[in-house]
Amino acid sequence: MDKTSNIIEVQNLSVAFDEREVLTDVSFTVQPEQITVILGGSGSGKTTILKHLLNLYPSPENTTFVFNKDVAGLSEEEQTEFYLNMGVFYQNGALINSLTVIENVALPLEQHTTLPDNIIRQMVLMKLGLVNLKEAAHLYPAQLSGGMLKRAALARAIIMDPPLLFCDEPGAGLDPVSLASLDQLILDLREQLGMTIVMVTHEVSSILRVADKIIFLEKGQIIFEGAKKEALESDIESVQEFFGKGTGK
Ligand SMILES: Nc1ncnc2c1ncn2[C@@H]1O[C@H](COP(=O)(O)OP(=O)(O)OP(=O)(O)O)[C@@H](O)[C@H]1O
Repeated sequence: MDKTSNIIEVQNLSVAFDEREVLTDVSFTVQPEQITVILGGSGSGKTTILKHLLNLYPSPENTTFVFNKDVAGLSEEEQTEFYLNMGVFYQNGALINSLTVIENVALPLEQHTTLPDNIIRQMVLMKLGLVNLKEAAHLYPAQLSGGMLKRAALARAIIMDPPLLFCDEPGAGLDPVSLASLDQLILDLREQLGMTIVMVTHEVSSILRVADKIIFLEKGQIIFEGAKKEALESDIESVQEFFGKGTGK
């Protein structure tokens, strides 16, 4: 596929910590408006990849391209723009406990824009509407259920309308019903806002519901990259084993 049509392109990324290689020759692409799931066992390198994509770890030149730009060569100005174009939805939500939901979700707008308070309020209420959380706008994080906390964190991650959203174990700790409704919400966001989503998750049921594309890591190497359907039909043993558990095979 033409490079310009990829939102993310990683080319031969190898990473070592203290001379121990944790990623070996990793290459993959992420296409616009697709939900790409990165999966693999504990320690396989998923978080390390995410951190390189977020430019939190330095990538070697010509290995990590996001929005067609080499993240290794971003100027300070480009770096600011880079972060404004992406949302990150972390596993634990990381809301500030002393602020209400509406105040938490408003934070990025207050920090990065000069919009007046009443406009910020309207924008926040709109996003809370999208994640079905309007009724909880004035509650504090401690007053929310696990599923509500996730939805509030998701609203905050998308408040700036980023074209690219990273989700790191979004469903961790949720019961199956809340997990299914979070997945539906992620699918709705992609549909309504045209977002490109990269998700790290272990939840087979989630992957089956949301993934367009799957990247399967084992010991720092990609052993499978392809559409969900191809993953389900794969003859690679680890891939079969992973999906066998979740699909009752
Ligand atoms: N900052 C670091 N310094 C040294 N080693 C690290 C660092 N970050 C990760 N590692 C090592 O790199 C390997 C990959 O870790 P990583 O966190 O990317 O795995 P993961 O697939 O996200 O695992 P999990 O599912 O358990 O979160 C592990 O062996 C880990 O110990």
